[in-house]
Amino acid sequence: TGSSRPQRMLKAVQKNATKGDPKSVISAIDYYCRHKEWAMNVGDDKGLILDSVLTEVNPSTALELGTYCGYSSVRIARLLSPDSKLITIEFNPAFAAIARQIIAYAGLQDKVILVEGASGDLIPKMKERFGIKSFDFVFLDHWKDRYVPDTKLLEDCGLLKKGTVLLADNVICPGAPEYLKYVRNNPRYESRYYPSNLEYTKVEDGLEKSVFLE
Ligand SMILES: Cn1ncc2cc([C@H](O)c3cccc(CNC(=O)c4cc(-c5ccc(F)cc5)cc(O)c4O)c3)ccc21
Ligand SMILES: [Mg+2]
Repeated sequence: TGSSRPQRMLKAVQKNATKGDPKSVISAIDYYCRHKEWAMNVGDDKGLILDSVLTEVNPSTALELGTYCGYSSVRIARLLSPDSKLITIEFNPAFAAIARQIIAYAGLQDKVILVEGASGDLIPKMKERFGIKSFDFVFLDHWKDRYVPDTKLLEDCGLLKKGTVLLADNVICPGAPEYLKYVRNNPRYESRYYPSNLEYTKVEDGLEKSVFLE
């Protein structure tokens, strides 16, 4: 049987990037997905917004919901201070297998903990399994109809603290209308929309940044 899109993305990284160089891994994926085969990475345009929010927050513990092939895991982990960690949750074993290899190729395996499973099952286990008190930063990029339930779950599990930053991908395309309603009409969040475009296209999309105030 033929290869999968994630497998072809990994091949492009192994062919065009330099081992241990996260920047070259990011460029290799962006080049491949822009010129050869589209894939649902946050991409270079929205990636610059992700980078700037991360630099501002400088998280000690970051959470990512939806690893896919690890593109945003690499973008996030490359900017973390020493001793800081990214926990990324992926339920699809095929995606997780590729992501592990791409994260390792970038040399970031010591900063990233990839956990296989569904966010709804794993979020309640974060404290006991990883000794997490709370997250400083959360990147939401999994199923768009899970953004609201998982944000509520993070609240209920006491995993958000005053100042925690949530950054949500795709709030315009494919869209996360319930999530926008939830964070924008909620006194416990200070929200701001960062306009951009859907990865590798001219279609409108953007990121919503929401700061937990409680
Ligand atoms: C519960 N749980 N826990 C962990 C976890 C992890 C996953 C997977 O990582 C996974 C699998 C499939 C889809 C997604 C969500 N992403 C998208 O659907 C998306 C679409 C598009 C787009 C835009 C325009 C198009 F025309 C087509 C696709 C652009 C984007 O940037 C996206 O992120 C995430 C799923 C549920 C999970
Ligand atoms: Mg996305």
